[in-house]
Amino acid sequence: MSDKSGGVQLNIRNVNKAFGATNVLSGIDLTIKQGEFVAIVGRSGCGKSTLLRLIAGLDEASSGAILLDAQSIQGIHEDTRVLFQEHRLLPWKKNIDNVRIGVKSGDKEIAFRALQQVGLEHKKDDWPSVLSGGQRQRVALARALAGNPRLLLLDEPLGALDALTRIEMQQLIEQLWLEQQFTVLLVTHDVSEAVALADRVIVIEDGKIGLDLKISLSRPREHDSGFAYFEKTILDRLLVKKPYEQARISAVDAFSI
Ligand SMILES: Nc1ncnc2c1ncn2[C@@H]1O[C@H](COP(=O)(O)OP(=O)(O)OP(=O)(O)O)[C@@H](O)[C@H]1O
Repeated sequence: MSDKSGGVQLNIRNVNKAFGATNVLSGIDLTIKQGEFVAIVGRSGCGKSTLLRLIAGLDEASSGAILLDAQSIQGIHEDTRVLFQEHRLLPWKKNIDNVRIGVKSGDKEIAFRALQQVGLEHKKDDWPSVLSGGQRQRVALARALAGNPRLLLLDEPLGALDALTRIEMQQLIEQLWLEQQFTVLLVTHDVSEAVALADRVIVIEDGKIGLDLKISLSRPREHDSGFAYFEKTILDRLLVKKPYEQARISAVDAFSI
């Protein structure tokens, strides 16, 4: 386990990623401060998960640099943990043993404490198969926390959960982040989730940063007029008409004069 505490600083410098002849990310420049909570939103296929995978060290950029605390990443970093939409628990291991996978030393006490942090210590000797979807995702979160992460990467981790469980998980993630001060990057389709949790929301458009918006709301966040303002600003940006749609609308307007 790392003895370093607090979050990492993340620097993304002019990152490009192509698959074959297709450019998926172009000239991404982004600095994320230690302990900051940043959400990434964007239309399907805009490159959000690709960016997250590069930061996780699961794939390599075509060009540019990604630095954690000023060090270029080389593969998967020991201070980084990733939570995906699917829990990825091993069905043949009990919950506590799934969490132990996240602990370098395999220490059972550390795994137990991580299960306590997500409120599932009483399920330690159960199999993942007897848990609800939300509980399985909490075990997966415990596995990530057990590694004492300084950078937590969340790729739509709540996407498959029902609305109430989703809100409870959002509150749990926020509480753990406030306590442990790791840096978080959350990829989500849910604009409300991004505004509820993040200090900054980044909108990716066709592989570039289209908007970088500071969410200057106090915590815990209320669904008030300030919240609605940020939601609308982001949604308006996401729903900007595609050029061909704008051209069609202009043509209709010309005929209706
Ligand atoms: N390994 C790969 N090989 C080829 N193309 C890929 C690969 N991974 C991603 N892509 C392409 O890159 C583009 C961006 O994919 P990515 O998964 O990053 O989008 P996304 O914004 O996360 O989408 P979604 O919101 O639907 O999950 C897509 O067109 C996808 O088909």
